Amino acid sequence: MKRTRIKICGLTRESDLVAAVEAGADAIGLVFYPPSPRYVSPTRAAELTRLIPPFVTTVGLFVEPKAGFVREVLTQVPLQMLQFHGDESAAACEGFGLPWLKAARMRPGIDLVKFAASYPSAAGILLDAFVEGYGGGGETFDWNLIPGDLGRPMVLSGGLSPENVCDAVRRVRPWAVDVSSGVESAKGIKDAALIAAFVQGVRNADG
Ligand SMILES: O=C(O)c1ccccc1NCC(=O)[C@H](O)[C@H](O)COP(=O)(O)O
Repeated sequence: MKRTRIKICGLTRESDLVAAVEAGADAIGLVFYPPSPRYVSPTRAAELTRLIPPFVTTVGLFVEPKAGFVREVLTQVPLQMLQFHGDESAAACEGFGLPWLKAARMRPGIDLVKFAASYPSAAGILLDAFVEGYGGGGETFDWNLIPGDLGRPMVLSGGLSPENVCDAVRRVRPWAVDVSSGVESAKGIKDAALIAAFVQGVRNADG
């Protein structure tokens, strides 16, 4: 039985972090994109990461950052993985000494195999709906756009929720799922019951 990995993204509060860890999240996402309502400063992120236990991966999300900003964050926050959510080149994502995910913003016409091939050093490809403001929009995309094999671990995101995640995992069989809006009561404010229900939905699909 495969255990689909779970990332909860866009945490801003200690209580939400504890809820995600207790529910069984494998990874926590912190948003370092200042226009986002889920943005956390490096100082705040450093406080939050003190609550993350061993074997839960801390992922830092960036959108077309200046390299100096990523380095500044890394001096303060013990990130274990980076996630690039804009139109960064592969070269811009490399060189920080950490594995990284590249987000593909899914819309009709995208050639995902070609997209993945242009990021050969990405540890995985994260599929998200194409939305204004880059991500975290709670929008699903057409899962039929996903080809059979990307040759890389694939992370499914975009509008996942406790209601649809079981069906999504059964249909797409991703390596991992990533959620933000679907476990929130307001942007950046997570709901412990929704997080627990989301994790249970994934486990139901895993069988
Ligand atoms: O969360 C944000 O505000 C955000 C801003 C800019 C780029 C990406 C952002 N979030 C990405 C995610 O939280 C997830 O990786 C993914 O997009 C799922 O979001 P959702 O559809 O809200 O579950």
